[in-house]
Amino acid sequence: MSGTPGRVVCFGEMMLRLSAPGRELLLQSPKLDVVIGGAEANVAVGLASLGHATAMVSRVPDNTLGDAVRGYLRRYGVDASSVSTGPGRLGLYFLAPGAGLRASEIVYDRDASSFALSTAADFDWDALLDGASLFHISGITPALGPQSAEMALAAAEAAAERGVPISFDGNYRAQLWQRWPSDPRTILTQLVARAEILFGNHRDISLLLGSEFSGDGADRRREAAEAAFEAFPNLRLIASTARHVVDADTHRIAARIDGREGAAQTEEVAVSGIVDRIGGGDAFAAGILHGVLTKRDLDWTVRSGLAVTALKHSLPGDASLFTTRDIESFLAGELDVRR
Ligand SMILES: O=C(O)C(=O)C[C@H](O)[C@H](O)COP(=O)(O)O
Repeated sequence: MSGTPGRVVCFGEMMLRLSAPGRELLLQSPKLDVVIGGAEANVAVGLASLGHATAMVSRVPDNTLGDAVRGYLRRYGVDASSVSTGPGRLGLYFLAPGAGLRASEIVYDRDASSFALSTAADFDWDALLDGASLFHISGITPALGPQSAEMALAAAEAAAERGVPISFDGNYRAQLWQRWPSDPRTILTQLVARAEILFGNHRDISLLLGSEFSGDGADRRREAAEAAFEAFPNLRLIASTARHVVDADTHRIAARIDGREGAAQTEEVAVSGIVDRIGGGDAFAAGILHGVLTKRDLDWTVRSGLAVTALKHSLPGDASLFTTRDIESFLAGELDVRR
């Protein structure tokens, strides 16, 4: 990491997740379970649980819902003092969790949220990025609309100008990009160009570069990573998972990280009895960033990413709450009662 050790600053929208209870479809019965979520906040909570100083930068309405979001961050050890308030509402997303061979369904209801209505000028980047060791953003913010795309670019520019390394999670959300006459490739390319760490697989890289990668499995990922390293000179690390969905309760997941000088790949693990799959990607990012921030090698780092994402699938809610002890016991293969 080129920056000085300090806090990780995450920037993005926070929302309420409203889920159908159990394995029901949305509104099959007139009940919804509520948790607080948002991709970048999930990374902040995941990293705070792993002992890192983290701060969230966002905007919420000045009402009870906004207060609840800030309270949630504080409860899990994330500095919420840079979650400001502004006009608009809190975004929502509805989830019908998958079951058996039925996929999960997500419906967004986040137009005109306080975050989507904000611009880069609403944030004091000098103060927010002061002492930051890493700035984490994702492809969700630019997908919200042209104003948010501009804000994401300005935020990345602000970090780059101040020498704060950027971690970028592609988080491609087709539903969001399709809502406006967007050009995801041009926008995402500009963001990735400023990043040191990219969370994305060969499909994300194909979208960025407009080229297909023909190989299979690990070969295809290495080929894609090499193409990305060539196209984006600032990139230092690319991490991704390969997920084989057996059914809603069982996924097989392997993790990979590519550096400029080497790569590390895990075996596939069977993640069965899945309790909540949402936030698995953000948990992976937290596990990888934990390895990066503690200066571990690629092999340890990729296993940390796999451990945190695998464990997240056992936990209800958007964010990983696991500690370094949990990573260690997962990696030691301790699956039975810890006494
Ligand atoms: O889609 C969005 O805009 C959200 O932020 C909702 C979720 O919190 C994250 O998407 C979780 O993402 P995964 O870790 O990939 O499961």
